[in-house]
Amino acid sequence: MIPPRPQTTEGRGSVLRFARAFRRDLLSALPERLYRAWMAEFRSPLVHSFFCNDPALVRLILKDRPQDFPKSNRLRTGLAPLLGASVFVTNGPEWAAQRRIIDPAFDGGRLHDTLPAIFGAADAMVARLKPGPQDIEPEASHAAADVIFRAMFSMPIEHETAERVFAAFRAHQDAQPVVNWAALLPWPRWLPHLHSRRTRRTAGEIRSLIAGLVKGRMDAIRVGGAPDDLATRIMTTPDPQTGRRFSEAEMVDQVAIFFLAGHETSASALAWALWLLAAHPEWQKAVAAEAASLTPDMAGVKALRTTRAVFREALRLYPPVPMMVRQAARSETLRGRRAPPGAQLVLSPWHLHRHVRLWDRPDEFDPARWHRPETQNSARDAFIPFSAGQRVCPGAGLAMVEGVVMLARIAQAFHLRPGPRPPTPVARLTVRGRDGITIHLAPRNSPA
Ligand code: HEM
Repeated sequence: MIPPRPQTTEGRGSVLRFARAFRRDLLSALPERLYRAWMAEFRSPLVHSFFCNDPALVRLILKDRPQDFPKSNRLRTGLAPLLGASVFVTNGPEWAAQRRIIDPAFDGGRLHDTLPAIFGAADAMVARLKPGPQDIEPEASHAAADVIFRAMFSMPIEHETAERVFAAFRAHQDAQPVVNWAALLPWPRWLPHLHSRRTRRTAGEIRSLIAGLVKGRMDAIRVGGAPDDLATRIMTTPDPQTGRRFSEAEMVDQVAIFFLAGHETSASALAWALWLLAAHPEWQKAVAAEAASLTPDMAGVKALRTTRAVFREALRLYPPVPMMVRQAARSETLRGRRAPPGAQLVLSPWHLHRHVRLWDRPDEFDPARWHRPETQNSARDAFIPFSAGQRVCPGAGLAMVEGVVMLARIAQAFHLRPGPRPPTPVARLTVRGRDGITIHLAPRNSPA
């Protein structure tokens, strides 16, 4: 069974038709040829962009010369009401200083400190899940937000403040269709500058709730009673070059992006991975069997080889962040074509991960590929669910552990069956099911 992918067209069509389709859904609007092209140029009066699938181009932009391909200021302006000057939108020395403070908190060596948060949230999700058919996306979102609150502020999602922040984020996403990938590409150019009053209000609510959390934590740090979690680590770490720490206001920007980047993405990955398990009973059985021996420590998580391969395969087929955009700071020659300063360079995990010249049977769900030596080249050249290079996702390690533990715990507790119709992937803020992602749950200790 081939997991669902969007219907695309080969035709060129009119610019207007493309623009309309693009605003509806990016994945189906883009032409089929992007799954086999190394590069594609799109030109209109509004946008000049290059789709970069050639691994050499991806390497150039993300790893070799990232300073020449910054994020655009338009992105920063578009996300400013919610994210201020967070690490997600800044560039250059401002960005580098932020990462020098943030990265140590997420260091591999500190990952085991977040295990209680991850296991706690996984067990809470299993306890919350009800048997029967359901859209699993809201549950996955709830669980991912729970992980972030526990890891950042040592509080479960049931805590009153956490619940309020989570509810405010949901309201913001309803009010802010602008925060989707289609709008972050400059199409049309003016769109991200238009913030509705509702968008500004919901963003303001989130930020004032976060400001309360940050202030409370700052006070606790001052009197020496703060728990050792991500918030405390980030707030007490000085920039090793300048000795500067984040101010309370700067910390609000960072916490906002951790919640947004950390919960939307993990929720998308978990929901698709659960659907894939539901649709592939043989893999589900293997994951459930492996889960029986899971111990709540790093060695236990590392031992789940099959579950990790399943989660990786889900990230390959349904990368939560389908596309990333950079801007040429100066004139560049890309595969022999001139890209003027300001050209938009699109790096698409979605297309790279399903590229017919880079993967064997790219549309098939085959977790076993991750244990075959011939996958090594594809994995190195064409697997970037967390991006790559200096701007690689700082939460990648945490997200991998979270995905594996959640899958294991859920597959151990429930039999999963797919809903009546396969979900249709669409690019919202992350890759979601157009009408949700329906699966059927039955407790394993009773007949399925
Ligand atoms: C499956 C889960 C996740 C996926 C697929 C994912 C993916 C990504 C990707 C592709 C980027 C690069 C975006 C770009 O350059 O335009 C990114 C950046 C980022 N992610 Fe994640 N992420 C995940 C989970 C997390 C978590 C759990 C956190 C934090 C707790 C997090 C925090 C961030 C931050 C702060 C950035 C901005 C980094 C920078 O620009 O320097 N992410 N993520």
